[in-house]
Amino acid sequence: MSGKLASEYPSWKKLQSIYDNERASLVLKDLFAADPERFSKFSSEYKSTYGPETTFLLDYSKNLITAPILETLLSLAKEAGVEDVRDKMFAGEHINTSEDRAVLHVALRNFDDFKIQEEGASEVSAVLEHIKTFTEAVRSGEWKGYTGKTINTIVNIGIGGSDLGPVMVTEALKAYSKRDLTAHFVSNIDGTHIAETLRACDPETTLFIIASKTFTTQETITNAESAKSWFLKAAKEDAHVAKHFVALSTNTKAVTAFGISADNMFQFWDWVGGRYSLWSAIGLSIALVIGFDNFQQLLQGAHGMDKHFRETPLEKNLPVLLALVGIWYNDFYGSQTHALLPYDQYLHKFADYFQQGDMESNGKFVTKGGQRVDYQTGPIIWGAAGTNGQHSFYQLVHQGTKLIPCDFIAPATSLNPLGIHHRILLSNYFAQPEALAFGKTEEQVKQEVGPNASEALIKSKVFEGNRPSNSIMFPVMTPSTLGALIALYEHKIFTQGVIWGINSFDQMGVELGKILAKNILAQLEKPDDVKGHDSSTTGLIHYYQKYRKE
Ligand SMILES: O=P(O)(O)OC[C@H]1O[C@@H](O)[C@@H](O)[C@@H](O)[C@@H]1O
Repeated sequence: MSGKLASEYPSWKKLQSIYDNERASLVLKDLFAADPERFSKFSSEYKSTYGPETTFLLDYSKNLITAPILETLLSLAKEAGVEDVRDKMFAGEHINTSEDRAVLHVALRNFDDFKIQEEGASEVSAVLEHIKTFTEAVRSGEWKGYTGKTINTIVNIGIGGSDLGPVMVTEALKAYSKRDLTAHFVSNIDGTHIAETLRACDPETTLFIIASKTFTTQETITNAESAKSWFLKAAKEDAHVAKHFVALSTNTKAVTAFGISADNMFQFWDWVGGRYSLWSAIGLSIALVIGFDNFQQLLQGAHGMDKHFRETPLEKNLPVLLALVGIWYNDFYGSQTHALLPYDQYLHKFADYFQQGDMESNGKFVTKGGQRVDYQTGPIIWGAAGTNGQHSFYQLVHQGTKLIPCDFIAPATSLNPLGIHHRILLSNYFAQPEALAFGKTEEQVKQEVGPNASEALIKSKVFEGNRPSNSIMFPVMTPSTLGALIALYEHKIFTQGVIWGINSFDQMGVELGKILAKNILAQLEKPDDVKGHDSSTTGLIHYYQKYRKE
């Protein structure tokens, strides 16, 4: 890390001048016409060198880039010291400077490839062993509830990083799941979330997994207390809690104070960030749903991508390439958002997951050195699965006034072969990036609508095109493929954070609201208690006090 603002790097300035001077000539239609080799130049097949065979194709040819632009972007990565900070991360240096912590989620999926000195790193395999033994006991039926029945329902109670990863992965790998084990995920403090979930549960056969790195998160602890009261209403004796509640946390003291014994606690460490924690004990619900072997393959897939990220020169390094084209749009084209569009129903939570993964990591306006940036940092991440988005928001993506870079992601083979469904799905997956890139000219529209069509109608049917996208295709969804894809995006986020000079591993921005809510909670009883707010906040609280019934 150089301690500089990204805008001070020579390559940044060069990119700005390329953008200013050459933007008009960056037309995908012309770039493809001028170079029949464009696809082979700007695409790459990833092949894992570790674990189960894992591969995917990244096609980044439909981006508004040329070889010189990419070279300049690569120089930017070099000037920003991406390789150096990457190596520091793998070496366990405290690159999370504001919290003085190492960033070592890569150590959770490190199969003896590199050595880490950080406290706890040597315990990773012991915790994995604990996860293995426990998941096998539950899945085989050997672990019984307080009345001797087998567990058939699990409820993961957690929020943010202690929820989104398990939710996304258990959905993505549903085809590998134990179908007679139902998994629920409760996150929201809204009592409706836990109440509706408990309606579907039987206390005799339900296992609650309380997932919280800090074990102080208000939502999780309140939901966990409600789950415990519900359980004890039926089970009566505190001793039965041990068969139905386990904790995933770094905070042994708080876990035992809650009433869960240390034996039923799965440990992780402060060097695992919440939004990077699905690889840790936080993945217990994943292992329960898909089985330990599949969980291990998920980790191996991610480790393969870690190796790629560590060992591949920048110009062939896929997370780096994704990061750089992202910066090109975010910082020079002024794109505000980035869409993740998986053509795979199993990946329907992928964008939700990376909303936290990306936005909590890179949604920051101050550099590590404390300077206010004078450029844009993290994009707004959003998206939806399959053709659903096409019938919803694609209108704006195709013809709106905003440039929205998109990632299209799809498996070549469906895990649910059903007639011609998958071919139709994939025809859309291929068609959308093509339509975005090449559009439809006024001439083409005129030919279609005939000579009598109004000027307005013709204009409304024009697609300007030149809208960029990446396409990622993998043979079939497997645990290791998913692991590699998640790690691909994690390292993309890392690379962008390094270039922008920000700390991608703290989350100070979530604190203020928490503190204010605590203060307000103490004032909600009576109108007279409401003090120290602006007139809007006071007015809203008074309105609530007038109408509340509880
Ligand atoms: O896992 P716990 O500690 O409950 O935190 C859950 C979530 O809390 C939020 O405020 C953020 O800090 C997230 O990064 C975190 O994932």
